[in-house]
Amino acid sequence: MDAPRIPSISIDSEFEKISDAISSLGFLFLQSPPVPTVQRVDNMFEISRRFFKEESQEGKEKARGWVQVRQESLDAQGHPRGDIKEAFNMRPFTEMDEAKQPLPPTLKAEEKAIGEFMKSCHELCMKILEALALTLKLPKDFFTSRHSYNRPQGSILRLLYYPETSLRELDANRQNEIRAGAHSDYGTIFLSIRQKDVGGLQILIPSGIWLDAPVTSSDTVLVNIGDLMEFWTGGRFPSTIHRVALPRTQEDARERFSIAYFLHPDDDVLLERLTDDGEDANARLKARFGVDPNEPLTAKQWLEGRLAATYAGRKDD
Ligand SMILES: O=C(O)CCC(=O)C(=O)O
Ligand SMILES: [Fe+2]
Repeated sequence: MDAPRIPSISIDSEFEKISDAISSLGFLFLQSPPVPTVQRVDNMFEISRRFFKEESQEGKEKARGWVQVRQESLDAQGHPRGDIKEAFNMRPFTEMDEAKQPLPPTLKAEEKAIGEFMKSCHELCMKILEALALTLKLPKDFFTSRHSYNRPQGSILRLLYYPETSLRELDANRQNEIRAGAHSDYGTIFLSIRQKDVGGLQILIPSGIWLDAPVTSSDTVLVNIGDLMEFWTGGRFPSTIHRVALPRTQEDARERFSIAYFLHPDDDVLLERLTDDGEDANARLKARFGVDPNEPLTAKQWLEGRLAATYAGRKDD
């Protein structure tokens, strides 16, 4: 049997098609979305490259939001030495595109462009959420009205950089190393913007196989359901485990950049179950996430619980 493929669809498709596509593997390629524009994406990659390659060590260290190589372990049990990646996390900016956190000089110089980019990622997420709400027979604005850009909430724009890796050096230690360990994302949905032809992202499909998720066109955005959405919808929209594998070819051993937008609801949104699939579904959600769906829980409490679990495995050496 052929391995399944990640569905690829236009944002202008009927809402059921978008929901069906995203329900099948929890991942979906959106073809040429109107925002963020290709020009904005290219510019954001250039800004990211400048930060990771040209920012001084002091600038990085002083900035809140920088994650250094091996500092984070997305799969602390499987890969206790930590992920071979650098990252920079930014909270949503103001409506006027001003950062709410101190930025290192290379990013400060591009504050407006970054703010505009972040807003356009948020806008794209809103279009997807409208389709998901209609599928659940909820008002079209059910999710969008609970995901403001400028109220307290936990969304993050994350720049990611995976340094070039020597295949030979890694061969000796392959079992223990990973670029980003296996995990699912915590929030509502997650946009992953990656450069064409630099592989590595893989998703775990139900048969237990790791499926490659290559970007074959520079104007597609990968959309992924997060754990919070799975919990909120009683599994109707499932989150999926994924990782960034070690390079297997000389081509993939090159340095790799990606940009992620993790969308979270407003902090005070109550995650009341939107579907009623009975006690079996509750037991499954409780086993998977360690949270009782019958207890009231806000989006902020959910995020704090998930972060505590990840950073328990964090390396600080
Ligand atoms: O770099 C990527 O393509 C994915 C990164 C990722 O899954 C994450 O940071 O949660
Ligand atoms: Fe992820």
